[in-house]
Order: sequence, then structure tokens, then C-alpha cells
Amino acid sequence: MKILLENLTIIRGEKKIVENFTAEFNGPGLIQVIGPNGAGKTTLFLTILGLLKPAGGRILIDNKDVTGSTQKLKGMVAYLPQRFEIPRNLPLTVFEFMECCIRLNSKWPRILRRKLSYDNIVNALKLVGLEEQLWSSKISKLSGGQFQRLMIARTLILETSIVILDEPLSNIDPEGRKMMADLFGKISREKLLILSSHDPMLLMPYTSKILALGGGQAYYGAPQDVVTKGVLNKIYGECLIEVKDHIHIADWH
Ligand SMILES: Nc1ncnc2c1ncn2[C@@H]1O[C@H](COP(=O)(O)OP(=O)(O)OP(=O)(O)O)[C@@H](O)[C@H]1O
Repeated sequence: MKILLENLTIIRGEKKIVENFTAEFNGPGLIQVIGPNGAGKTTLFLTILGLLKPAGGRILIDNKDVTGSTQKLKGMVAYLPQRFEIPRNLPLTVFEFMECCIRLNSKWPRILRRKLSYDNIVNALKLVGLEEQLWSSKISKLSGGQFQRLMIARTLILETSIVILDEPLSNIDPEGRKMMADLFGKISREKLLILSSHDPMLLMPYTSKILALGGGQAYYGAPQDVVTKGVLNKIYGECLIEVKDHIHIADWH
């Protein structure tokens, strides 16, 4: 599992996100995409997903050119957007919601979908830490953090080898974040997991590579080469506060 960004130039509105940028995301592993608000993390994901066309360059997934095409990505990538377009008032329980996600997925033949669903759903819900007593609750009754966990579970049952999560830790409380970080570490042992985060240190023990975006610049490499004062200064500018040996990123998340 490999995503190659080849000489990629991305422009959104007036803003240049990256120019002539080349990087290879290799899995299994965890790749963190960091950068201040508006740096272009979501834009990069939407470009990888074929929902936005780059101004230049190509995107290859497992050597297949998928640039600007959502169709070619089918069954290869699961994506969790930062903001959901799923109405919270759907009259479905947690379990029914997950069943719908499986039944609607055309990856499996219809007859198999029913058979696959029970175990897959139970595993995914347990993995993200949604307790069994919630499975029969209406999704409208879930808290923001529980709903976020459900959305993560939904990306996992699609069983793709590549998973992209846009700020999956937003809405999750501090204790839950640690649990989710461990979960992402576990997932990244088998899949290529790419996620954006405003709290890079939390996931650092599991991170194979970091992509730092900001001010039209991109730095990609091993965590120790990217999370340096020099790079973070260029990416975060004035949001970077240094207190003795401690660096604090003061963005709005
Ligand atoms: N629909 C849009 N049309 C035009 N420009 C947009 C659109 N959405 C976002 N942008 C601009 O694209 C740039 C990158 O935004 P993007 O949402 O990708 O950043 P981000 O790093 O994901 O930010 P955040 O951390 O706040 O989620 C910003 O300058 C933003 O204003």
C-alpha cells in the first residue's frame, strides 16, 4: 500500500498549498499531517481522494494513476471528513447505522454483506470503545465524542488498506484521546493510516512519517527531522511559543 504524490501543485482559491511537491506515503504505518488552520490539510486529503483536481502533478495509489478520479479509488480508501454531512436525527440505532454502512457498500456481493455484517460491526464498535449498552441507542442520543467514535468505526468496517482521517481526535476527551491514539497505533500496524492532527505529540510513538504544511511550504520526513524548531517556526510562525526546552503550538484547536 503506497500513495505517491508526484510533483504535486495544489492551489485552493487564491492560496497555494504545495508546489511541485513529491512524497511517498508507505504502509503499513501512520502518517501525521500537521499545520496551522488553513494550511491545507483537508485540501490535500480531498485532492488525494480525487474530489479536487491538482493544478499540477499526479497521485498514484499502488502505482495506479488516480489523479482527480474518485471512481478509481473505490474500495481502496476509507475517509473520515472533518465535518460530517450525516444528519444526527436519522431514526437509526448505532448498530442499525453500521449495518446500513455495510449494506450500502458495493464492495461485497449482496449475499455476503448480511453474513459479514454482524462480526464486523461488533469488532469495529468494540475497537473504538463504544460500549455495548449504546449499540441499541438512537444515534441522535450520542454525545459528540461518541458520535465521532461511531464515524471512525464506520471507516474501519469498509476494510480498505488505506484510511484517511481528518482530525479524528476533535471532540474526544483527554482520556478518550489516549485510547484512540493507541487504537490508531494498532490500526497502523496493518493499514496505511493518514491523519491530520493539531496534537502531534500524542500520536508520536506510533508515527512513521510527518508531513508539515504551512505558508505554501511542505516538509516531509521522519518525526525527528520534521518536528524541529526550525521547521515548526517556518510552518507555524507566530503560533510557536518556546518555553525553555518546551515548544507549545498555540493554534486554535
Ligand atoms: N471551498 C473552498 N473554496 C475555496 N477555498 C477554500 C475552500 N475551503 C477552504 N478553502 C481555503 O483553502 C485553504 C486551505 O484550507 P483547508 O481547510 O484545507 O486547511 P486545513 O489545514 O485543513 O485547516 P483546519 O486546520 O482549519 O481544518 C484555506 O485558505 C481555506 O480558506
